[in-house]
Formats: sequence, C-alpha cells, structure tokens
Amino acid sequence: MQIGTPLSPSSTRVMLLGSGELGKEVIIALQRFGCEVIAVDRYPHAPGHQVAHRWHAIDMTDARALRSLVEQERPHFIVPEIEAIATDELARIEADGLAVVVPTARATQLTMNREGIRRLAAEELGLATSPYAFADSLDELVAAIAAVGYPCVIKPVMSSSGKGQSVIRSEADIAAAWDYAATGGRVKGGRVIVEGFIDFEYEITLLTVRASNAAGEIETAFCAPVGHIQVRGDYVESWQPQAMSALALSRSREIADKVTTALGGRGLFGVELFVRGDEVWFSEVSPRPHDTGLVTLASQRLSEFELHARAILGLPVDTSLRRPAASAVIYGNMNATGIAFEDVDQALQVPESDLRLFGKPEAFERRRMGVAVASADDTDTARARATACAARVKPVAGR
Ligand SMILES: Nc1ncnc2c1ncn2[C@@H]1O[C@H](COP(=O)(O)OP(=O)(O)OP(=O)(O)O)[C@@H](O)[C@H]1O
Ligand SMILES: NCC(=O)N[C@@H]1O[C@H](COP(=O)([O-])[O-])[C@@H](O)[C@H]1O
Ligand SMILES: [Mg+2]
Repeated sequence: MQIGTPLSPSSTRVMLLGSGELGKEVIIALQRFGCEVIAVDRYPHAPGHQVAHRWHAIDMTDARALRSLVEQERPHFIVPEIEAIATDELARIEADGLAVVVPTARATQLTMNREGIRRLAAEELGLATSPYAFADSLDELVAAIAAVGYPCVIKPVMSSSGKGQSVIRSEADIAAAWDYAATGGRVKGGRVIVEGFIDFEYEITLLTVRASNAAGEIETAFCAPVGHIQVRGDYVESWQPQAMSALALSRSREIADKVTTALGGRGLFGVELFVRGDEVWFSEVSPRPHDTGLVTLASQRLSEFELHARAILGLPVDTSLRRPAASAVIYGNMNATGIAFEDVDQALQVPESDLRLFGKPEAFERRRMGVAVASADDTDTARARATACAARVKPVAGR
C-alpha cells in the first residue's frame, strides 16, 4: 500500500460526499496519513470544508453535477458521508472504474432507502427485525398499519436523524403521521415505512469494520457496543461499552457480520440494534461512521473515524477500547448564523472531558453544533461528565 504526496502527481486523492461533523473527523484522519482531500457538501463552509485541501458546494443528488465534479477532481476514493446522494450515478462511476466507492456503490444505494436495507436484512438474510409494511398514500398507510398493528413507527423511506418520524398509538394519529412524514422526507409526499414498535430494553450501535489483514484479505472486526439515547429520533447521548449478556453480544455480532458482509467493500459501518434480554433485532445500518460513535473519540485507541480512514486506505485496524467514555450533544438552541459559544473554559474544567465545536455557519434550535466527550472508570461517571461538560457550553448570538 502506497500513499503519495498531496498536491503532487503522486497524491492519494479522497473525495468526501457530505462534509458534516462526521466527515470532518474522517478528513482529519486522512490528512494525517498525507492524503489529498476534497470535501463536498450542499452548502459552503460545511465543517469538513474547513479542514480539506479543496472544497465544493454542489447538489449531490444531481447526477450530472456529481459526475462532472468527479471527472474534474479524479479522486481515487469516493467516501459518501450522508445518504442523500445520486447513488445510481455512484454505481456508474464505480462500474466505469473512475474511483473506488466506499464501502461499495451498492451499499450506498441499499441504505439510502429504508426499503432496500430492510428487504435485504429481513427477506434475504433472514435477520430478526420489527414487522413492517410500506405505503405510498394515506389509504395504503391505513392498510399497512392494520397489517403491522399498534403501536407503530411511521418514517419516510428516505430520511435520517428522525426527520418526519412519529410513533402512533391509535387510528386518530394516522393522518398527522402521514403529513409529518411528507414534511420530513427527502421527497415530498413520498413512500413511508410502518414498523412495529419494539419495546426494547436498550439500543446499541455495533461499530463494525471491514479492513484488510496482513494477508490482504478483508476481515471483520467489532468495536465494543455503544449504548445510546435518542430523543425524537435523534441521538442525544452515547456511551461505550454498553453492558450486555454474552448471548445478546454474540447475536449482535452475528447480525452485524451478516449485514456488513452482504454490503461488502472496506470501511466502518454502524449497525443499529435493539436489545431486550438475550433478544436482538436489526434496525438499520450506516455504511460509514455513526453519530453515536462520536464517543470513540474518547474511548478507543483509534476512533471510528480513524478506523474508517485506515480501512479505506487498506491499512491495519485496531478496535480496542482504551477507557469507558460517553458523549453528549450540544444543540444550537436558536436559529441564527455565526453564533458563538460561551463558557468553553468552564466546560473543560470537567475531568477527562473534551469538546468538538463543528463550526457550522448556521445554527437551528435542534441542529447539532457540537459534542462533549468524557472518559472515566465507568460509563455512568463518564455520562455524568459528558452531559455536565455539554451543559456548560452556552450557544449565544454572535457579535
Ligand atoms: N421500530 C421501532 N421500535 C422502537 N423504536 C424505534 C423503532 N424505529 C425507530 N425507533 C427509535 O427511533 C430512533 C431513530 O430511528 P431510525 O434509526 O430508524 O431513524 P433515522 O432517522 O434513520 O435516524 P439516524 O439517521 O440518526 O440513524 C431509533 O434509534 C429508536 O430509538
Ligand atoms: N445521523 C446522521 C448524522 O449524524 N450525520 C451527520 O450530520 C451531518 C449533517 O448535519 P446537519 O443536518 O446539521 O447539516 C452529516 O454531514 C453527518 O456528518
Ligand atoms: Mg438510526
């Protein structure tokens, strides 16, 4: 494996499609190995734009715009960082041998739509999932709910971070859930999935990495399970390791192994699972670093972002946990551009704490603007530290 010199003819070029907080950390990891990084997002000055060699703001769902940028930049690797991308064009780019798509173009196609990954997991791989049905209209939704039963969760098939998602308990909630899904999806009036509500005890992300071993073969390795709490479908706190029974852990690994093997390629995946006792259900998977995995910045020898960078480049990985840790999200708490953060010094008085402020040019009430991480002897203490650190950071209007 060879890595060239950035900005020279020998450069190893990597293009990120999506350059938010997760991409920013992947870019930093790639920069440390001397890659030449091109960061792309839908708006200028995205977090990853600020740490890359070059940046572009384009509509990544526009196949022609995407193709022409790839032809202009000639990256060796394309690393999708969000789901809303012209993934069919990525498949053509991969088939034409223009670049390696991470982990594979097919993985990005299957996971950008809940239907693709759900049918693969439940119908082809036979994994345990919630019962589910799909609907394209309010009438079909009524029928789908009748098949799945109450309570259930309604989600646009194309959405993320809980957008357009609601839990419904009776017929009276159906119309509102349909309307809400239409506002939160990436496509107006689009298709929805109805999922039976799983009354889980806790949920985890099993970070799973497919990377080359010394013999050059792809091997699967697992990080310690990440536990997390979601509010309105968006993560607010995570910790590692999540305590679980030996059987639940081995079942989780088996599911993660099956689904990541089916998606293929090299890279880090976030496999989302629901757990009750020894029972485990597959929920969904990100073929890229996961927001709940931000905790690994404090907990692992190599963060999930460094693991992704290494896997992409064909380098060896090490998933070992260094110390229990936790993460807590910092929201914008206002709608404004160019905001500031007060009391960062106070926040970092918390023992073993650290902060990432993403540098997003515009804040929204519920937009993630930063994260606090902290380590400790145990995850309970780490959680208390991370939430205390996050709470001390005060978003204020910029001057
Ligand atoms: N069928 C279900 N039963 C119980 N809880 C659920 C179900 N589906 C989703 N949830 C809850 O909502 C959260 C978000 O759901 P999901 O991961 O499908 O949304 P998302 O929009 O893809 O979020 P992200 O992009 O952040 O992963 C889950 O982590 C879980 O807490
Ligand atoms: N659950 C997916 C996730 O956390 N994705 C992360 O959020 C960014 C978008 O943030 P924004 O909506 O604030 O622009 C994405 O670019 C990615 O880093
Ligand atoms: Mg999810």
